[in-house]
Amino acid sequence: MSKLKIAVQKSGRLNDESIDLLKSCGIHIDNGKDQLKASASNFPLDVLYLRNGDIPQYVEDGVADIAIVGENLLEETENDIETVRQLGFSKCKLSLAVPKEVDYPGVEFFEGKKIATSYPNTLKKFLAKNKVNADIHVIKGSVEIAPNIGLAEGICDLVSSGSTLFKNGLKETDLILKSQAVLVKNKNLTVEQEELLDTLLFRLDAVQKGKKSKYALMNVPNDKIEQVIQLLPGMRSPTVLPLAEEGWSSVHTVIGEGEFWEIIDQLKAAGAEGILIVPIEKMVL
Ligand SMILES: Nc1ncnc2c1ncn2[C@@H]1O[C@H](COP(=O)(O)OP(=O)(O)OP(=O)(O)O)[C@@H](O)[C@H]1O
Ligand SMILES: O=P(O)(O)OC[C@H]1O[C@H](OP(=O)(O)OP(=O)(O)O)[C@H](O)[C@@H]1O
Ligand SMILES: [Mg+2]
Repeated sequence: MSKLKIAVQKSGRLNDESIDLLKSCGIHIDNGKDQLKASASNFPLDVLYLRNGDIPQYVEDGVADIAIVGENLLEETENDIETVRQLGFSKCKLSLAVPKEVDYPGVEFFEGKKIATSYPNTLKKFLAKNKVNADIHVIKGSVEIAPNIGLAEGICDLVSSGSTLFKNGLKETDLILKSQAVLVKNKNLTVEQEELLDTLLFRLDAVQKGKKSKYALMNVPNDKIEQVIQLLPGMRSPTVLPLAEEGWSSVHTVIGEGEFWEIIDQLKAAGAEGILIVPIEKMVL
């Protein structure tokens, strides 16, 4: 029988959420800590735990069929693989930064200067596009320390909260790219593997849609139901159920995560009470 092999980061930023995502798709993985390969017990899927930086090449070579990596890594390695879904976690930016006391004139600041980074290829492309010649110094980690120890005048590294920059007395100057975790695939999957991937994507989409929506319930006097329904977006039309108390109904609907805050005041003004907003685990339209 055909199987899919998925590569996920062995340990690090992407590991937990990658495994959680598979679990939320109903896939049970025996996640023994020292195992580098595990099989799902209820889906034809093998999980390979690998170093993040090695994953794109493994997918191109077909050692893994699919994988979860950051977009930033794909831009860096330029492997010939295909992105199938953005996954919405591990959001970060790849940015240039300089010591905070520098009076920064623009990217031309870096002309003839030294920049420390773990992303030389992406940086090289960015500098070429901006017609800046700089000396790229590759270091594997703790990049933000470079200006403080006299290794470089600036850095190019990932930023999310900005706290690493702040702690090292640096300020962000130029955004090179935005990144999030993505699901990628080898370009030559068999028909059977494509079918397995479709099954996985169907589950993934249900989980993702569920995350973007909330289930809303509220009590409404019967004579206000029409007014409340007008305010509610819904998958089709809201469900209205009688309450035990005469003259009242319970109105149920699905709303977008952000939409709720926009209509809450209007719902209350229209007569809705006891409003509950609950998470949706999966959603199939
Ligand atoms: N501060 C951050 N905030 C959000 N996402 C991040 C952050 N740092 C890294 N990432 C994302 O997580 C990915 C993995 O980063 P991590 O530092 O865990 O591994 P690594 O050092 O690149 O790889 P290895 O597995 O070889 O140790 C990055 O490629 C990026 O997409
Ligand atoms: O803006 P922040 O929220 O501070 O995050 C940015 C930091 O996170 C990453 O490092 P990580 O913690 O993954 O360490 P690493 O160098 O060991 O990969 C990145 O390389 C930055 O140093
Ligand atoms: Mg890191």
